[in-house]
Amino acid sequence: MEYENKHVLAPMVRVGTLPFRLLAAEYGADITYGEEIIDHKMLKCERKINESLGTTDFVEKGTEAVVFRTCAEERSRVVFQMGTSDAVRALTTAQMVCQDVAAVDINMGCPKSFSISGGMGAALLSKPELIHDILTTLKRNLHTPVTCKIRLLKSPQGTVELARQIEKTGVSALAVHGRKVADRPRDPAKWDEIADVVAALSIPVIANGDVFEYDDFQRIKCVTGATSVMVARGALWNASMFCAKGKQPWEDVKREYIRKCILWDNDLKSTKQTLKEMIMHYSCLEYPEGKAVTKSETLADLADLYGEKTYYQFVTKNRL
Ligand SMILES: Cc1cc2nc3c(=O)[nH]c(=O)nc-3n(C[C@H](O)[C@H](O)[C@H](O)COP(=O)(O)O)c2cc1C
Repeated sequence: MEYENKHVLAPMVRVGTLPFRLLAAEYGADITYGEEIIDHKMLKCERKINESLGTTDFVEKGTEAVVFRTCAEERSRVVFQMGTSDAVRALTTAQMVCQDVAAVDINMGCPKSFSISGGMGAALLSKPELIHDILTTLKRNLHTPVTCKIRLLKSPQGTVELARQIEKTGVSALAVHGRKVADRPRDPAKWDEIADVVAALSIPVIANGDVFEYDDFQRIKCVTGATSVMVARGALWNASMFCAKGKQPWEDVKREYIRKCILWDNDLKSTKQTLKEMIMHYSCLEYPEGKAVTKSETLADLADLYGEKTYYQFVTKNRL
């Protein structure tokens, strides 16, 4: 996997499942991250080939819950992101999935209390020895590229120092979200502090934060010097922002997303959450569409709501 000059779909919990990743790729994303999956959860899963969908599924043993679903079409660009606080668990998890993905990434930026209290996400930022242990263990034992995604530390020098330590572990690239742990999503991303990291490293840096339009790809590259750019909310609201020729109407993007959810039998909660995020951005959940999405209980309900009943019947009837 090459990390130079790439447009990257960021990891997004509940959003970055197979249909959304394929949608972003169709519009031009070169690398697509899956949602963060916690190592403990993955370790309860078994790998199954789903003949009827043509996918590889990681399913929680004793249940039908699909924790991670992927397919051959995205094998060369999908990144499996995990939450972990332990090198052995991280390696065991990565070994389960590495033959099915293009790279493995460790989330070192999540500020949520669930992650921090488990020693994962941004909790790792203050534990450079543990970071070193996890990344070198993965590097020594995997042929798959290994990367990580960090936030900014309190001081620019602190971020640069940590980034240098991470580079020494042999990771293939480093994604830097230009916000500090205490920052909120509405606070502007600090592109200048990403630039400090880029200047200090030789490996590819993936700059992340506040890229909403196609033109922003070039802007953030100019300001930071980063070779690649990662987008979360801009893509969530309209995945066609990856298109060089301009965004498509979000109603069309939404319809394409629903069709992919039907085709790949996406998890209902993930589908509803992603649609709700789109609706909240462009409209309001209290309007009829938002209320109907909230009330829907099956993918068939959503297919009805969006005029895709015939497509739903065709797809489900033709499954093996
Ligand atoms: C809905 C949502 C879910 C997210 N889930 C993850 C995640 O699973 N792993 C991660 O490293 N970051 C996660 N993030 C953070 C984004 O990857 C990204 O770093 C952040 O939103 C800044 O990029 P943006 O300004 O383009 O939105 C999430 C962000 C959003 C909006």
